[in-house]
Amino acid sequence: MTPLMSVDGLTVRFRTEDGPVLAVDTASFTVAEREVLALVGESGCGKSVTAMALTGLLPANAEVRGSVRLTGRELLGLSENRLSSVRGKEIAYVFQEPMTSLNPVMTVGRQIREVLYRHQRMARAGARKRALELFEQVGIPEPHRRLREYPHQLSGGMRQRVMIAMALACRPTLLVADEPTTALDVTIQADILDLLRTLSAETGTAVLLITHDLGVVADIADRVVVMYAGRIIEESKVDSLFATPSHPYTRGLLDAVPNPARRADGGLREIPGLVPVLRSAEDVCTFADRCGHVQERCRASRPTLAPGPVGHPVACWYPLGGRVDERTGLSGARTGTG
Ligand SMILES: Nc1ncnc2c1ncn2[C@@H]1O[C@H](COP(=O)(O)OP(=O)(O)OP(=O)(O)O)[C@@H](O)[C@H]1O
Repeated sequence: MTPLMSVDGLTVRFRTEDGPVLAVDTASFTVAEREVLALVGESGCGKSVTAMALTGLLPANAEVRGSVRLTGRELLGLSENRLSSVRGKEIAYVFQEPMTSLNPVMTVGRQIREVLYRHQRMARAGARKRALELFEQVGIPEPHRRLREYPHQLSGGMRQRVMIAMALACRPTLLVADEPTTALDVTIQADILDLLRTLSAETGTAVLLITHDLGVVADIADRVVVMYAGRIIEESKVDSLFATPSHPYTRGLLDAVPNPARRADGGLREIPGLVPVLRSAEDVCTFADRCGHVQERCRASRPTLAPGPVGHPVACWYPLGGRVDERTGLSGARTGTG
C-alpha cells in the first residue's frame, strides 16, 4: 500500500556565520494512513527541522534536498502558495507552546473561525457550528463559554486543546505534533496524548509525534523512528523497540525513562556527553564518542540502516541483542560480530 507520506533522503543544511550546519542527513521514513509515528531523539537531533522541512517552514538560510511525497505528490519545490494550502488543509501542526501560536488579543472562538473561513471557505453560521463541534471533540468543557474567551483565560492544557481543535479544523490527513506536551504538567500531558490517540482513531488522521521523551510514546505510537545527530538510527514498531532496542543510543534513551522497578539499580541514567553539531556528512558513526560499546570500525565507517538482530532496521555496527528484562529494564547481550 502506498504510504500517506514518504520522506526520502531528506537533507537539510543551514548556512550560518560559523559555517554550515548539517541538521538532517539523508533521513528516510514513511507515515502510513491512520498511523501514529513517533520521531524521537534528544534536543538538537534534527526532529523539528525534519518536521518543518516537510512543508517548507524553514528559514531562508536552509538548503533542503531529497523528497517528501504526500499521497504520491512531491512537496519539496512547491511554490509557497501551494505549500500554504497543503499546510492547514492536508498537514496541520501543533507546537510545544500554544501561547506563542495563539493571538493574545483575539478570542479563541474567533481564531478557530478564521481558520474555517480561510481554508474551508465556510460561511459565518457554519463556522460557528463547526467551531463548537471541534471544541466538543477535543474535550473542552463548556465549549460555548470557552469560545468567547481569550488565550490567557485558559489553562495550558486547555490552550493545547484549542490548538489541536484548530489543527483538526480542516480535517488534515497528517497532524504533526512537535513536543505538544513538553510545556504541560505531567497529568495533563497524559490527557493530551490520550486525546491525540483517540482523535487519530476517530478521524483517521495520521499523527507524526515529535518528542525527546521515549517514555511518552509507549501508549500512543504505533511505530517509532529514532534520530541522532540528523540521522535515523533505528526504526521499529513500538513494542519491539521497547522490548529489544538494538541501537545503544535507543537503549540510552530508554534508560533515561523513569521506571520505578529500576530504582534499586541506581535510578535514571543519562547518556553522557552532548549531541554533536555536524558540519558535514561524516563517514563515521556519529554516536561513537558517547557510546559505551564503541569499537574501531565505528570511527572508520558509517553504519547504515539495515535489519538488526531482531529484524527491525538499525544503523549500528554492533547492535544490541536480547530482550529487556521487564523488571529491571536492562537489556541483554550484544550480538554484533563486526
Ligand atoms: N535556523 C537555523 N540556523 C542554523 N542552525 C539551525 C537552525 N535551526 C536549527 N538549527 C540546528 O539544527 C540542528 C537540529 O535542530 P532541531 O531543532 O531540529 O533539533 P530537535 O531535535 O528538534 O531539538 P529541539 O527539541 O531542541 O528543537 C541543531 O543543531 C540546531 O542548532
